[in-house]
Amino acid sequence: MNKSEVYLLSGFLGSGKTTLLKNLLQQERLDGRRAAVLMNELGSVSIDSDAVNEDVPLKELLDGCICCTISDKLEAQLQSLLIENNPDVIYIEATGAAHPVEVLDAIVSPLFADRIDFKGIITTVDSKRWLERKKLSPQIQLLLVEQVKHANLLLINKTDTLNEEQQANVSMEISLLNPHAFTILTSFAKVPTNHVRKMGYKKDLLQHRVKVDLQLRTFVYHFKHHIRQEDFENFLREIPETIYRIKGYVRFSENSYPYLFQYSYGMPLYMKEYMNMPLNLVFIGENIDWTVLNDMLSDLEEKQSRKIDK
Ligand SMILES: Nc1nc2c(ncn2[C@@H]2O[C@H](COP(=O)(O)OP(=O)(O)OP(=O)(O)O)[C@@H](O)[C@H]2O)c(=O)[nH]1
Repeated sequence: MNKSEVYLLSGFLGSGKTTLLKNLLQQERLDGRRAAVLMNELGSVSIDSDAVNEDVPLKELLDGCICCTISDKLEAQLQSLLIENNPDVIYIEATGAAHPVEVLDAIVSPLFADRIDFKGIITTVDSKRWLERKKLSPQIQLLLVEQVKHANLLLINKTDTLNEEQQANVSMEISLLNPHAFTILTSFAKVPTNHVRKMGYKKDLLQHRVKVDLQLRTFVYHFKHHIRQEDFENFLREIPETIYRIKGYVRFSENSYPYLFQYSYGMPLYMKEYMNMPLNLVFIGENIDWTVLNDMLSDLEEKQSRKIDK
């Protein structure tokens, strides 16, 4: 089965996420790709779902934010979209109130990590609101900045509401906050899909299939063997601080069943599982050379298999 590309649409309330979604769905249709949508709205009544044509599979998560209250439901919805529809691409529209790291955390589940290809975060910014952001509460201002900082592709939207000088100012401020993302000035979130599919990966990196990046990314490691718990704990001591989350299943040589492993901002947690699970470990981090991490983990496996061979 093919992997489904997954894109997360982030951005503050009213910044143009649904407008972007409509544009992307239209282009996917023209390109003959099967798209599906997962929408998260804070209210208990769906408002934006009318934006999605009836033939596009749609799952909705109402009455809560993906990042805090309903992440388990998101996992279930995403899994059923993958199983029932096997789409080429899934667009997830998060509520404007969501923090990107928390949403990412809810999206990449070790249970189906090998079925999805998480391409990145597209953040829409309401350019007029950005210029007037000092009027907003400090928490909202911080959220706007976080949404910009963690984006892989940035759309500075609603440029039709600004003059040229204002557009240049927003563009400069945003590029300074996140110099690594592709930044595009848009009106009504019109963006060509080739920009979206590239998703800020530098061309040469893409060619070498190396996931080295200066931005927030996910990485999945699949264990073929069990490893020693002590080696794994040493590995955790060596990893960079910019790995914010790790979760997944790992099997230690000392036990016959796997552990569910959770790691959040430096704190590890192990929970015994009484059945076989896919030994996928999902990482979320920033400024990480994923090839180095990959080598560190395969070294743990090799070290253990050499011991067994002796
Ligand atoms: N003038 C102008 N209006 C826009 C632009 N993009 C979107 N809008 C309008 O802004 C409003 C909000 O756009 P949406 O796409 O619904 O924004 P959203 O981020 O999905 O909003 P929430 O779902 O509330 O978070 C709609 O009335 C859009 O038609 C733009 O570039 N210029």
